[in-house]
Amino acid sequence: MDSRLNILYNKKPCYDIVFSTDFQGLVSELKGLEIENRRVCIVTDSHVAALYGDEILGLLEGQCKEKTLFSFPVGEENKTLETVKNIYTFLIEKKFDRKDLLLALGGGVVGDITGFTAATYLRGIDFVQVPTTLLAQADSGIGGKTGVDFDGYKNMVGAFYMPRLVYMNVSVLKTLDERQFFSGFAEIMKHGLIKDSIFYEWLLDKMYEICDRDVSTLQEMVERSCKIKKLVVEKDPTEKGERALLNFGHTIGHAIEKSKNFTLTHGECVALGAVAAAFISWKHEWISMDEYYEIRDMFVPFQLPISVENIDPQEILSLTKSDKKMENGSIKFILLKKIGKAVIDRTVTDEDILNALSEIHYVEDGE
Ligand SMILES: NC(=O)c1ccc[n+]([C@@H]2O[C@H](COP(=O)([O-])OP(=O)(O)OC[C@H]3O[C@@H](n4cnc5c(N)ncnc54)[C@H](O)[C@@H]3O)[C@@H](O)[C@H]2O)c1
Ligand SMILES: O=C(O)C(=O)C[C@@H](O)[C@H](O)[C@H](O)COP(=O)(O)O
Ligand SMILES: [Zn+2]
Repeated sequence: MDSRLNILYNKKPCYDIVFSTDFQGLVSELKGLEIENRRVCIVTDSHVAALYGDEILGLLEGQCKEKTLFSFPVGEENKTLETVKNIYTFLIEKKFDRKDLLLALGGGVVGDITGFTAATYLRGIDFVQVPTTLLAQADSGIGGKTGVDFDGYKNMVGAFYMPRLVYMNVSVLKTLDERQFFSGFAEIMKHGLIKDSIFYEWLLDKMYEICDRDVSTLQEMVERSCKIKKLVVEKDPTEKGERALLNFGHTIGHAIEKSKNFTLTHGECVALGAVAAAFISWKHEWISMDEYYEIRDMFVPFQLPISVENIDPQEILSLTKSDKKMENGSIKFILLKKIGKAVIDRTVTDEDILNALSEIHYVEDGE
């Protein structure tokens, strides 16, 4: 059954998130945005375009002023200003004006790029998120963080810019390959770990249904994950404080993502970063050794890595200092006070980070 959540911005209703198991309701939701008077450009990647592009174009037939689709080559390496520039050029050719609308159809890469394009084209046009990966449905599709990577540094250029609607069809998760499916699970685990121990326990409990991609379990999981993120982003939409908790696992995660040249997925790097952050939390004597190992081992059945080969710890350490969480020369590190409660900590030392990196660094015998 379809359900919805509304996200507040500055305490006022801002946009709805619709949870569904098909695309049937999408057009009537878009009608609420008066698409009959607007051009709509679907922005997507080459892979999602082939899977769902025609279906969404078909649904828009006769419903809007003009429909069009822009697709860019799949992959994090294309989350760049160059891709944004290509979209601007396309929109100018198609004479898109301020009243027109972008529709992001795809994973987090598509959503982040489309949102940033929408925030900046003509100083801001409306956009809608139609997230199609588990990661994008459970995390990136909501909250209005948009942006691109710059010189391999993650999300260095961006804007907080809210979508007008988020429409999630959980059935599309069936076509994700195993690697991309489980990648999204890292952010879901993150939400349980930082804010909701009951959700964390539920995830442990539902392991088999989740791995089987049972649609109603997936819908419940995505909804619960969004509810956790909703509470955080409503309180602090532009990350002045508490929103930084959503960065649990990301300081080291982003550094690994860059150093591995995007050969690991974002979710895989977040899992590695989360293990490292949980390790430091144990060393701070905030969580117990048993809890640390339980957290670490929980990633395994979801096919997420808990160790990584061939990293240069000094390089990772230095990259952690180029991420966006530096403030007055110290890193705002997100640690666990306990399972279900994260805090911002400014006392993490280089030695703590290097020790955590040796915990997750898999070194072949004889290396
Ligand atoms: N804005 C935020 O709040 C936020 C939050 C988390 C992550 N992110 C960003 O999101 C990105 C990662 O997103 P992602 O993991 O979705 O990666 P992605 O967008 O690259 O998608 C992963 C792969 O799945 C394919 N795909 C998408 N939907 C599919 C479907 N239904 N069936 C089959 N294949 C499908 C894509 O074509 C791609 O090959 C990173 O850039 C990360 O920094 C942003
Ligand atoms: O929505 C947020 O806030 C998050 O931090 C969600 C993260 O999963 C996401 O990867 C985010 O882009 C990381 O934050 P950043 O500011 O370092 O880009
Ligand atoms: Zn993330």
